[in-house]
Amino acid sequence: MGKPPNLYAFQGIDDLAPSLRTYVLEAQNAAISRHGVFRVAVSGGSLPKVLGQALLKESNGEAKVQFDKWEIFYADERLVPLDHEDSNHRLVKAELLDKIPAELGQPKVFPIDVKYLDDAQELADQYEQTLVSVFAARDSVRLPMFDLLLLGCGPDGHTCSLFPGSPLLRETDAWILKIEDSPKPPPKRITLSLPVVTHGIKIAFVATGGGKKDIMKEIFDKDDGRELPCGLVNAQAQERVSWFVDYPAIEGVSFPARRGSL
Ligand SMILES: O=C(O)[C@H](O)[C@@H](O)[C@H](O)[C@H](O)COP(=O)(O)O
Repeated sequence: MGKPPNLYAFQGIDDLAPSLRTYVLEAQNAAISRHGVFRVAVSGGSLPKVLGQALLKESNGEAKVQFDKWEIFYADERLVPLDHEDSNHRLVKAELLDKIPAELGQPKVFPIDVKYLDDAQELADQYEQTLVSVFAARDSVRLPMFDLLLLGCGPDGHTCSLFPGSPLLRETDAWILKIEDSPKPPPKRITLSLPVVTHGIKIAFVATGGGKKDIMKEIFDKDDGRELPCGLVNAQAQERVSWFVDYPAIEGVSFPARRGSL
């Protein structure tokens, strides 16, 4: 039995962001010293904005964000053009990429190939090929290992585009999966599979606001919550998972949270 996930709680985003920064920088520095790059998967939702707040501030003497060593992938993406309002890439670009000061360098970003917007399976296969080309050949690596995954948690307990009760949660082989009937619009998406998510070196969730408290109770305090996508990530990746939440999101949660800065 490993250790349980880490639950870090803060008064609000302004307190959460500096600790998220510290955490991301530790993951970055470890990855760069291990293999010279920092491979990150990011989700949409409110996460890109929080990330922007965490990473774009001036560094005063502490470790630097070395964006030129970052490779950014999408934990999930909607089958829409890259400038569409539903595009996670558009969101990450607007909240983070377009705002990176030149002296921090530019990350290498891997958006979906919009040539395949009409064919979700083909798009999923193509994105998997992109991962294969970066993470080494499919037959030599069973699963790609991200240095860090930065994820959100939906009010139903979904993460990436892995929704509660979905048969996709049983996938053991594919790295990237298609969804054509997502319960949350837009219906067509691609997503990392659960084994890829839980294979990550570090996995962080950011969940804020009182709208998350019921699902947080399910995930952390109830047996049934272990079957929810976020609960499965907790159960399978254990202490490699860290949650960054605000107090309203964990109101009434019994699972012990560490309050204040990291
Ligand atoms: O594609 C989606 O359905 C959303 O991007 C989703 O996965 C999001 O990450 C969560 O619903 C958390 O959303 P918030 O971070 O906005 O709470």
